[in-house]
Amino acid sequence: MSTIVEIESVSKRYGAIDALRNVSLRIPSGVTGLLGPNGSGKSTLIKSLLGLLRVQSGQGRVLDYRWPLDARLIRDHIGYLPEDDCYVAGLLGIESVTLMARLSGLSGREGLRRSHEMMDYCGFGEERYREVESYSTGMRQKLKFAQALVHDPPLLILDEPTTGLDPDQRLAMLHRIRHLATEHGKSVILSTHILPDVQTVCDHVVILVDGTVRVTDTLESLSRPIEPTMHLKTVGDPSELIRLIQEAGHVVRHDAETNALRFEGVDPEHAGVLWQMAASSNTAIRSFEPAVNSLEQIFMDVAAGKTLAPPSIAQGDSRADS
Ligand SMILES: Nc1ncnc2c1ncn2[C@@H]1O[C@H](COP(=O)(O)OP(=O)(O)OP(=O)(O)O)[C@@H](O)[C@H]1O
Repeated sequence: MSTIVEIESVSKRYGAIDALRNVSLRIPSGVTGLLGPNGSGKSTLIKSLLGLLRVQSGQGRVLDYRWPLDARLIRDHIGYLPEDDCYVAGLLGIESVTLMARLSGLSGREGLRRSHEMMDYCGFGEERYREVESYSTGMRQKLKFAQALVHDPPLLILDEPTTGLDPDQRLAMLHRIRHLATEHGKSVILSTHILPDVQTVCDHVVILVDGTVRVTDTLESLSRPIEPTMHLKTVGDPSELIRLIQEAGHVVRHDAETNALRFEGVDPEHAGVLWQMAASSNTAIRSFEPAVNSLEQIFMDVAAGKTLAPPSIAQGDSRADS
């Protein structure tokens, strides 16, 4: 797996505010979710990578270029979807995308062809011939996406691309992001507050807190419990089963609200012991599956300065021990 961003010791101050504090970071190819609470430095990091902000210290590489020295070349190879609206008033949708194509160096003919192609890809029909001021929030998001893609860059940096989209449009946008990564080999840095979006499309996660990188890992490895742990639901009262499990020396935690059990230190291959206990205690099992850490819990723990927590039983887990 190749590296698309590798930066070292990056600091950015706005007056007295330290927005990035000695950040060192490696981002591999694929889709990476950039997360962090408000004010944690995500936009500052993105604008710094694009060379739109001058950092006080730090160096590295973005794609195959020296950063920040080759900022202009780097920008040529990135499609950027900013968080804020980004259009020239008075232009039609198609003119707006074509303008970005021309600014990216495409010829008039090729720029127009690519613009139509990208507007088709983003689901625009005849609305492409309307003035952009008349566009809904969803159409403006799609317009920004088409503008970011028009010069066929290998790396997309998307700042809150699903904000303001209805559920159908949001799914379509996430599908496009995943499709571009898997079918067209694009890498994507997706900055968002919508954690389910990250869970849907990302391979990797970076969490910034207070200008420092607190987590950088694959989503798969973050979601995996540290110890083998199974998540179990029963039909009816599980107390007899809990007693047997505890008698056998296993740790089991019961969430009374969801009637779910967390059966620790046991992986799916050793499920036989559980089925025997369920039979002995006359308990019917509704579901039995590996527990996973929820990204939401990880995010909240990291933002609160905690070390990563053990896996939760379920959303709304009361963590009441039996
Ligand atoms: N132009 C600026 N002048 C002064 N301070 C700024 C400026 N831009 C950002 N900051 C400060 O830098 C810190 C990081 O801001 P940044 O916008 O990078 O965070 P963010 O993670 O993108 O936040 P959000 O999730 O709210 O968009 C914050 O304390 C913010 O107030």
